[in-house]
Amino acid sequence: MTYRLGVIGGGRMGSALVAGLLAEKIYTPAEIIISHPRPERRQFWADTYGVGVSGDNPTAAAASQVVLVAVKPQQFAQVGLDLQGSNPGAVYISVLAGTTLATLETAVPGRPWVRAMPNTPVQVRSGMTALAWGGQVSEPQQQWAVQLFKAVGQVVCVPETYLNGVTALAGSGPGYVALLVEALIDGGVLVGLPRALATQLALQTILGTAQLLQQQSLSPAELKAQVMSPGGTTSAGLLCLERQGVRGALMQAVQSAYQRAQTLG
Ligand SMILES: NC(=O)C1=CN([C@@H]2O[C@H](COP(=O)(O)OP(=O)(O)OC[C@H]3O[C@@H](n4cnc5c(N)ncnc54)[C@H](OP(=O)(O)O)[C@@H]3O)[C@@H](O)[C@H]2O)C=CC1
Ligand SMILES: O=C(O)[C@@H]1CCC=N1
Repeated sequence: MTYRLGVIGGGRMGSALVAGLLAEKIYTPAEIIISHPRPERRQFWADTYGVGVSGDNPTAAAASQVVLVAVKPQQFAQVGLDLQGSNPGAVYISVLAGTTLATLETAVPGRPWVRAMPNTPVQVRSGMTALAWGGQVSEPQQQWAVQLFKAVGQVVCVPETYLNGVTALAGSGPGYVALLVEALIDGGVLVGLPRALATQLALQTILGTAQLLQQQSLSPAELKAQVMSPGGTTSAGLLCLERQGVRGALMQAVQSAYQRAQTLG
């Protein structure tokens, strides 16, 4: 059987993408094969998504038109060896943080490599993915890759030099936002709200604010000014955030993540 999509490494990012692509019916379970070294993880994939599974990377790659590599950067040396000589007709997509196209093309030469940086909201089709092209990727393959990731969120095509910055902001971003949500919920509980109510308020406030900024093309400064009544509650809260250095902390978080991505490469 020929599988259309082969996923090498069925961890968190591999799961998020497969879940999103299945939900959007881009693939059926029968058109996907996941390669994973651990039998219990293969069983999870078969039970949860009904996809094909393999414990052998070359077998999965040989059966696929698209090979999506979703192992950790530190695990790629072995996977690169596994993929050498496999399926020259396939398109290869890496989601590895930091790992450059030059590294990918050296490890598995003569293949069209796409370097992608998605984030986990692809699972609910609200992802943000940036794509950069290796030297052997044709124009139709580029268009196809854009369509694939567009099915699970927004897509931008960028020069490869931007990808570590994209990783630091959007790839890691769900982690930062989750921390903000958690802190807002705890703040609500601190002032006496039930946790379930605080959770609903925090989530919808973050979602609604992002939608407002996006749909009305407001700058963050404009939105902030609209919320800040003179002598009111928002200015009191914002003064606290500025005194605690939250703005600088977030900027440094992106910078630290960027520097880490550089070292992974
Ligand atoms: N998580 C995220 O939000 C994002 C992650 N990424 C990138 O995606 C990649 C995967 O990250 P993530 O899913 O979080 O990590 P995970 O550790 O959850 O997933 C990697 C998976 O690959 C498996 N694996 C290890 N060695 C091999 C091998 N030789 N062959 C096949 N599979 C193997 C691991 O198995 P085992 O569990 O046994 O180690 C694990 O299940 C990384 O390169 C990361 O930079 C990119 C964007 C966002
Ligand atoms: O933390 C990481 O390294 C990966 C890359 C982006 C999000 N998770």
